[in-house]
Amino acid sequence: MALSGVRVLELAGLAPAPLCGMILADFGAKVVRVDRPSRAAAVSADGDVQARGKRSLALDLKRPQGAAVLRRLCRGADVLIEPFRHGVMERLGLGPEVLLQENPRLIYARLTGFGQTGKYAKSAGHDINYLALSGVLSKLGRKNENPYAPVNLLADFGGGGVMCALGIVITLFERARSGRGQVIDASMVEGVAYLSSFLWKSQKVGLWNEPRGKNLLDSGAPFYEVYRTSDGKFMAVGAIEPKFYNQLIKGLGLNVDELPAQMSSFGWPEMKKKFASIFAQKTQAEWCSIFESTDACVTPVLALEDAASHQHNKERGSFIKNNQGEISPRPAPVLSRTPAVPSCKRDPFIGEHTEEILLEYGFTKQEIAKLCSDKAIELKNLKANL
Ligand SMILES: C[C@H](CCC[C@@H](C)[C@H]1CC[C@H]2[C@@H]3[C@H](O)C[C@@H]4C[C@H](O)CC[C@]4(C)[C@H]3C[C@H](O)[C@]12C)C(=O)SCCNC(=O)CCNC(=O)[C@H](O)C(C)(C)COP(=O)(O)OP(=O)(O)OC[C@H]1O[C@@H](n2cnc3c(N)ncnc32)[C@H](O)[C@@H]1OP(=O)(O)O
Repeated sequence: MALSGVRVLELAGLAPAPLCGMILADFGAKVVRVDRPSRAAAVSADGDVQARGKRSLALDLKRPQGAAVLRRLCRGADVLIEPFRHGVMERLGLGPEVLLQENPRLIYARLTGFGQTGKYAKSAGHDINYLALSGVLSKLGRKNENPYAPVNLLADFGGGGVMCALGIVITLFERARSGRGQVIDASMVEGVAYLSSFLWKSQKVGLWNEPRGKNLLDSGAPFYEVYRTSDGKFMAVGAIEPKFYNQLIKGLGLNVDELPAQMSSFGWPEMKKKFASIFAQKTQAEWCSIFESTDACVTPVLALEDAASHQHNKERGSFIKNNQGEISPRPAPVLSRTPAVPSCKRDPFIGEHTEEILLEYGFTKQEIAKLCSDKAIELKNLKANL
């Protein structure tokens, strides 16, 4: 796999850092999730739902012996992912200047909401706050309604987890030339703002001149909208270019010569009503068969489980099943020579691999026993979880 041999330490966090670690693991990195021991008794594998392919080490970073263990682990690692507010790692004596001095090849990835500097660097927040501060949230939502945050996909995962993974592979690539590591300051505000570069840079062509919900791509246009079908399901319409729009109109049984010009926004509200009343007359399956094999850019809105069993996705193997029968998306993108090979095993229990990992990083059995008696680490008793 593309990232074989890369050793990653991921300090356990909420949603974005776990995705970042999972991406690296899917593509072959050896990812160790560093968990808090105190949680081990209460939490098994279900706290982190993005733990595929990872192993767990339960380590108390608040104890000096625990922090010393992380320092030693970092000496033998390629990447550290830390998901805490600015200042937390410094308080633990695990800031970048310490760890990079001990291992100048280390990639020290700091995945936060607001970044390492600035007024909000030490403030708590979640996806919706980062999205708001990036300016993007102001553009999301329907006409005359409040801005709407679409689950926690954009800042947490797009601007956070994925952007941080990109930063890690970029720095690993650069390190192959320079031999040197560096610090990644991955702010989700900036990550999601960067993700929205098209939105920013397309302002000059007038794409966003109207208020929220009245523009071409934000549910203002009738040909870029979701419509309810007679069985309570939905169809997604994305017929932007005239040649595709004409096929949409044909499929709806309308005559393009009798309609207002496609790009005349004055006619859009009326056209939307017309399209909505037509879509409401047939079931989703009926609309699928009308638009199948056309270029009208009309697709069914599928539930997650239906997406996994849809013919197209099945043909490509877009979804995978693990040993527990859990279905999830296959890692993307697909690489021709060194594709990702996602683990089929169950997620790790907290502390399940503590001993195995420490031995692998050069600790002796005696050292491990001492760390255990000092409560710096925790060895999970697997039987307790079975
Ligand atoms: C919208 C999303 C958030 C979605 C979260 C949900 C996915 C989950 C939230 C609640 C979960 C459910 C719940 O737990 C109940 C069930 C539990 C069950 O097991 C599973 C099912 C549950 C229903 C469960 C399901 C889900 O998991 C939930 C619904 C987001 O936006 S996520 C993005 C958040 N932002 C960031 O990540 C940016 C950077 N981080 C931060 O800004 C802060 O970390 C944050 C997120 C604001 C939290 O602040 P906090 O004060 O808590 O932490 P920090 O200031 O960062 O400091 C960390 C302290 O912890 C110490 N520490 C860390 N590791 C260790 C260790 N190994 N040993 C010892 N100590 C450790 C560290 O030293 C810091 O201590 P100090 O504060 O004393 O310095």
